[in-house]
Amino acid sequence: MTYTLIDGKKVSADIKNEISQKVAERKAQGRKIPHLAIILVGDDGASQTYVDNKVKSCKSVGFHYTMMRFADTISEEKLLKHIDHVNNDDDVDGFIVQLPLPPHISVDRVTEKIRSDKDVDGFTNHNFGSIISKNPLLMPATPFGVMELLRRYNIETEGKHAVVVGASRIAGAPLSMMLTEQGRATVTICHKFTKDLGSYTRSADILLVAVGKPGLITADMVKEGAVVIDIGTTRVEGPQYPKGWAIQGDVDFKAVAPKTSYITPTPGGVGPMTIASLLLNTLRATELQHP
Ligand SMILES: Nc1nc(=O)c2c([nH]1)NC[C@@H]1CN(c3ccc(C(=O)N[C@@H](CCC(=O)O)C(=O)O)cc3)C=[N+]21
Repeated sequence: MTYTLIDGKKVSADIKNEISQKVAERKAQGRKIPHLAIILVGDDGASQTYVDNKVKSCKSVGFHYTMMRFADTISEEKLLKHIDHVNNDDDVDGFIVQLPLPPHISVDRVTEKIRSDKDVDGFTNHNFGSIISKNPLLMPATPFGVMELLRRYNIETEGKHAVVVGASRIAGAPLSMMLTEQGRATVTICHKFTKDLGSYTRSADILLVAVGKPGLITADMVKEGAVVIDIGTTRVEGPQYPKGWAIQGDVDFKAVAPKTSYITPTPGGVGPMTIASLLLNTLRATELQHP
């Protein structure tokens, strides 16, 4: 079967163009330019590359941005105080705290400290819950990007069986809710306690995988003609890669792609869409706070 490659890089470039135009309009009208702040704790190599990509994207659409860097020895109390400061800084429209955090800091306490109307990652309980409201506030960036890919490729979800592998609160869990609420799909959620994963994935019309285990999804686990969305991003190191490392998804792309109707590559699929969604959320946060 011939399949269509879902080009997240291209779609995210289109979205960035749309955002640039809106920023130019706001500028011409003398309205506030969106300002994103990024809080980075420690010096994890992968986090550094993701954050660099986010900064580059801010520059390319004309947003203001601030990088806030802390040593991984910072206490939770100090970090929470800092978040409160950013919450109250009227010039910052949205901000994110890059994950992972050092083990002595509670991700839950940090996330809940973020003002929900500045939570452009869409990680707070408020924004998680608002997915099922008529008027969501800020949607979790990665699943929002996935839904946008499905929409822009006219992939029908209504009444389809969507199988989501992975139930994390930043990807799998909110994505399942969006597929149900906005996509009108019949959704099955699989996770690390699921027995015989293949028996579920093989019945998927749309298979969405957000685990972080390269090679998890093999060709025998995919139905002929299925749509496959690979959300996993794992940094694999090795001397065979030009940079010393490479980003890998959860799907064995080479073997799986010929069985699909549509599939996302990694890199170049969902990753760039996460960043596009972050920018869209920052623009929305600005429109809400400084109309
Ligand atoms: N608070 C927080 N928010 C996040 O959104 C967040 C986070 N923490 N921690 C880590 C994960 C991971 N993540 C990615 C974003 C972009 C790419 C991306 O742009 N990937 C490119 C390739 C990147 C490259 O090659 O360097 C691609 O897939 O084509 C990947 C992964 C956001 N995350």
